[in-house]
Formats: sequence, structure tokens, C-alpha cells
Amino acid sequence: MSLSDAFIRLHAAKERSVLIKFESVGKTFGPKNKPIRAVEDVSLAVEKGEIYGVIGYSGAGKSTLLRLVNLLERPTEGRILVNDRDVTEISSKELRHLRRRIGMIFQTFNLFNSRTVFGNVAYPLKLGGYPKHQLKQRVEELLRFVGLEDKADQYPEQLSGGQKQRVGIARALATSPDILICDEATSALDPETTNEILKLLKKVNEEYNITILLITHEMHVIRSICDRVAVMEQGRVIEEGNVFDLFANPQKQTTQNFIGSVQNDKLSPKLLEKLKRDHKGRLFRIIYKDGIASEPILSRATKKYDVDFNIIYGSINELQGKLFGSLIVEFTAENGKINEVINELGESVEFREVIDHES
Ligand SMILES: Nc1ncnc2c1ncn2[C@@H]1O[C@H](COP(=O)(O)OP(=O)(O)OP(=O)(O)O)[C@@H](O)[C@H]1O
Repeated sequence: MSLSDAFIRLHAAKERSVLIKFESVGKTFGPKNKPIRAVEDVSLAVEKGEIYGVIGYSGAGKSTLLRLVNLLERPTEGRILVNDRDVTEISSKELRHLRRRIGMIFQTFNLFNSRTVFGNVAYPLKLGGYPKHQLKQRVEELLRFVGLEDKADQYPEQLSGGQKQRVGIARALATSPDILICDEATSALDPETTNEILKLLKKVNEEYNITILLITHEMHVIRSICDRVAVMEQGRVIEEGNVFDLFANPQKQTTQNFIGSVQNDKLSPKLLEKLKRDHKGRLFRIIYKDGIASEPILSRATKKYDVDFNIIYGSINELQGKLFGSLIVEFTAENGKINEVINELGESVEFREVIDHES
């Protein structure tokens, strides 16, 4: 192996190193005779530099799992390693240090209403003994990063929800953490503001190389910015993996429901009836799962066999840089020709004929 190969491998290994590790973690609340199992036997590894999302319905145990990382809650079983150190075994001094390495933002922003935007962002710096003469410069730099340089003297009540979350992000970044934990950070925001905050989180991840661990109940958040995802239900992780793979091949009903909430390509029986009334050709659902561009495949095959095609429903989106989604297409021609097109398409995409209602 050449020296440059060795360097590349070493670099790649470093890039993929595990930063947060849950090992068979459990958390029980409540008295012994009436225990509430919030987290049940969770094992997960969050790698350095990635955006890792945990999704689940209300009560699934997401917040509890998140709060275990910086020991806002203590696990009742298992171990949580941050940078290879078991957080349950560190001293209170080390814990204070760990908490400075982990920034946190919240659904309800948790800003100090009696302090200005500047005061909120400066707070963790003052607490950590940041050099006074550099403080103003650091806060201004952070406010520029989140796009709030003109709001330094305003109070939280004078800001919109999105602006408040930007302050929360600037404050969380003040101590230059390695990890940013996001507790439903966009759940209180409208869709447009949600997208702005998600873009900002992506920028935090890319420009500062900060690992992000977020929880959400919105699949849109996972689809937009996460590299990997865990689906939680009743305290357990029921499915986990790369976001594209999970979208392409969901195993559990809950995962399928979450994906359905953003795909929006299921036909209601009423709509299917109407489509069949309005379109006299044969209807097929074509599923794109591996990033192959839709139009060229369709137009090539239909042109070759002289079949008319008409895209009538569905959507294709970008997911982790690849195309993903499904389309309902009408083919009009004699059956023999349509069958030829089907045979040809079958080599590169998955599809099925839409006959009755779809599950
Ligand atoms: N401090 C606590 N004391 C007792 N039970 C708790 C406590 N915190 C959470 N729980 C319970 O643990 C379970 C998981 O709650 P958790 O808040 O972690 O779920 P979640 O997925 O984050 O849901 P939500 O989005 O509604 O907050 C729930 O049954 C909840 O009632």
C-alpha cells in the first residue's frame, strides 16, 4: 500500500469513527410497582460528522433517549459512550466539560426573555469564562452565521419563531461543541421556516463539522437533512439505517406510515375511480428506487414499441442526491406492444399495473 493510500484509508476510518454509542440502553421512570419503560434495549452508533435522526410518534421515547446523552436523564441499564467515554462513569467536572461539548436546541427555544439576543448568545461564553475582550467579536460572528447580525439588541419577544430558533442555534454553537442535539427543533415552526432552519442545521454540520443528533415526528425533517435514521416505537428502535435505504425498503408498518406521510403518492379509491374513468389506457405505477432518471427510460421504451405514455399522478423527489418516488403512467396501444414495453422497463425499474384499489 502506498503512503497516499494509507493516508486516505486512515482519513476515511477517522471520518467514520463513532462519536455517540448506545449499548443496550434502557430507562425506567416511576415507582417500582408502576414502572414506565421509556427506553427499551436501544443500541445505536452515531458517527462523527453525520446528521442522525430519530423519528417516532409521541411517547415513543425519543426525548428520553436524547436526554440520556448529556445525562439530563440517567440510564437505568446499559452504557452510553461519547468519544469512547462512558458518560455514566465520568466525574462531575468531566460532565460539565462534556456538556460544553454538546450544544442543545429545543422545540420551545428556551431563551432568556429578560436578555437581549446578544445576551442570550453571550450567556454560555460568560459562564465558561470566555476572554472578555473577545466576547463581543465571538457573539457577532455567531449572529452573522445564523443571519441575525441586525437583531443583537432585540429581546426574544420581538422575534419570530424562526428567529428565536436561530438565536437558540447561535447560543448552542457558542462554546464550539462537537455535537448538536436537536429536540424537535422545528416542530413549532411553519413549513417555510422549518426549511430555513433545516438549511441552517445542514450548514452547521457542513461548515463546522458538527455531528447532529435530532429527534422529530416529521419524516420531512429526516428526508431533508439526515444521513441515517432510527425509527422508535414503545421505547425500542424498530428499524434503523441509511435514509435512502429506509425509504426504498421500509420493513415495519410504522416506518411505512412515516414514509407515506411525505410521499403523498397513494391513490384513494375515489381518485383511482376517477383516473380510470378519465383515462382509457392501462395504468401502471412505476417505482424509482435507485436514482435512475425517469423520463429517458420511459420515453425510450415507449418510442421503441410505439406506445403512447402519459404521466398522470405521483412525484419523484431527490433523496440523498438520488431520484426517488413513484409515478402513475397511462400506456395506450394494443396489449402486445404494451407488454413489450413492460418487459423492457422491468429490467431497470419496479412497476405494477394499477387495477383495483392500492394498499
Ligand atoms: N420524567 C418522566 N417521568 C415519568 N414518565 C416519563 C418521564 N419522561 C417521559 N416519561 C414517559 O416515557 C415515555 C416516553 O416519553 P418521551 O417524552 O421520551 O417520548 P417522545 O417520543 O419524546 O414523545 P413526545 O414527542 O410526546 O415528547 C412516555 O410514556 C412518557 O410519559
